[in-house]
Amino acid sequence: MTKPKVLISDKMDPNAARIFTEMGCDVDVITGETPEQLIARIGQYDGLAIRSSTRVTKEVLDAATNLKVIGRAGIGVDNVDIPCASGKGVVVMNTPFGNSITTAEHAIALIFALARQIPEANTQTQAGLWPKNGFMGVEVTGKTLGLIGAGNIGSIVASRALGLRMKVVAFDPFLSPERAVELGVEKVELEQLLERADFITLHTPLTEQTRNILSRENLARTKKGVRIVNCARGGLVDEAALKEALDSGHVAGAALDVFETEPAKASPLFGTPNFICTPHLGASTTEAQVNVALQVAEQMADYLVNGGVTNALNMPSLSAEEAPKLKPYMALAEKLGSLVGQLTTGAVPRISIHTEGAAAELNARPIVAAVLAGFLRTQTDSVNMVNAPFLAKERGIEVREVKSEKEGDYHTLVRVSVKTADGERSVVGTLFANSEPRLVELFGIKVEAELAGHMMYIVNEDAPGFIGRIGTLLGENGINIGTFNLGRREAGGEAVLLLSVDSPVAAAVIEQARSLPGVKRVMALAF
Ligand SMILES: NC(=O)C1=CN([C@@H]2O[C@H](COP(=O)(O)OP(=O)(O)OC[C@H]3O[C@@H](n4cnc5c(N)ncnc54)[C@H](O)[C@@H]3O)[C@@H](O)[C@H]2O)C=CC1
Ligand SMILES: O=C(O)C(=O)COP(=O)(O)O
Repeated sequence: MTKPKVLISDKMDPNAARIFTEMGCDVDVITGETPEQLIARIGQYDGLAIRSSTRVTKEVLDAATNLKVIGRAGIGVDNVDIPCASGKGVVVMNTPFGNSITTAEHAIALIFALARQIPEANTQTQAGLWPKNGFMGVEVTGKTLGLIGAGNIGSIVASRALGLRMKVVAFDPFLSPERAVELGVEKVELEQLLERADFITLHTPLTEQTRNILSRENLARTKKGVRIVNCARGGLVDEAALKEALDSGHVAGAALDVFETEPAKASPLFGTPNFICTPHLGASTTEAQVNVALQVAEQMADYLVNGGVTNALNMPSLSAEEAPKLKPYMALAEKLGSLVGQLTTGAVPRISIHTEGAAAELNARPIVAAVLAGFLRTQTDSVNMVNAPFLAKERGIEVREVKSEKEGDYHTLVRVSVKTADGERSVVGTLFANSEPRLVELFGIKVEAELAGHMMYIVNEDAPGFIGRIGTLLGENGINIGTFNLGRREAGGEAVLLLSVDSPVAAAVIEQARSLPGVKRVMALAF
């Protein structure tokens, strides 16, 4: 097997390259390239490891014909076109916790830097001015910290701020009252936060809802003398309005680690009194960089080498605990999806995936994604578990998921039903010995078969002599039969025959089989 090839395109701790190599990948470290250079190079790689500098645009993804995974050594993935990556079946992963303590500490550092004007005092002192009277600071003890976004980083900032004896109020629509109590923060609306906070710190991703959350209007609603810290993303604060608020003195100080346009080599804010900035250093500590480098390389290599999925943003995760249980189900689901896809012609407005018994106790998302991938692969080659749900949606297929935990004839079952112009048709499978996928029902007829390799599907009238005739026909054409599985609705009624054969069945042989007496339908299948 050729080794997967990975490109590290942003500055990353050397542990990342070491882990890739140890886990069986070839790795190139080429940083600081232009978008054009990346586009020219990316076609040869299976994996791309990045931080925030590499922009993974549609143009990059169009050129990335071998790419299977993008790994972000960090949290924010706003530099990756995720919908486009999903459409192309590329998994996008991040490392959601590795740099959160470090970033929270940077926010706290900036709070103190603002409270005591440390950067400017340092500059003037080193310039020989000894400005002892020019820098009257404020204490943080007893002050109110307004937290916008109380996720991983926001929560750590809250815990540190509480340790500093600050009062913490938090605005986060997704923060439950119970979690707020656990964190020791007061959950408030944005308006209250703006009115009450002495310091405001931002810890949300940049989304349509959070863009410009500290807009001109919202800045005007803040308490006079407020100090603002942004270690999350540029674009959360209106930079022009912030400049005016600093100039007017309404905002007493502001510290930005992130800017609307990065690298920020020029800004109207530069040189403004009481304005502090750092060049997107939130995650830049030795500890955080080792954490994220190790983690991203382990996750990416695990996916490229073993198929394990951790921290993917566009695919259900498979934990180490779930993976062994789910893997045979995903194989079964993919085979059932493929079978129903191969046997169905015409539009399918709906696919329902029904799990029963033991299957119903599992995480259904990977099972559903595998059914859809198997089904859609009969229509297009460029489908996998990442893009299958998106492709299904694009094709107007409604996907339904049903669980019933009670057991029927089998201790575990997956039923895939498709709605077609001719009505609803189902195929049903189970796992033998908890690991071997088996079909147990096909369009209402009980038939047990392994779905593997080349197969023939024949529907005929149940009558004596048929099996001999089909065996003779295949024998005469040099086709060896591996397994032979029969089922019928009732004696003398419609019968189904599923054969596994050792070689592909030529179209001419399919035609001959169709002309045998009593035959209603013949198809070659492949799994
Ligand atoms: N400066 C730097 O170097 C770094 C910046 N970051 C950035 O920090 C941000 C936060 O990271 P985490 O805490 O790990 O993310 P997270 O996902 O754990 O937390 C984000 C929080 O924002 C909340 N939120 C979402 N929409 C909101 C809205 N409209 N109003 C208020 N709250 C809202 C969410 O409910 C969530 O609790 C990310 O944007 C990330 O990119 C992360 C690491 C380093
Ligand atoms: O993890 C994040 O979201 C960050 O913003 C860190 O960015 P960086 O990896 O330092 O370029």
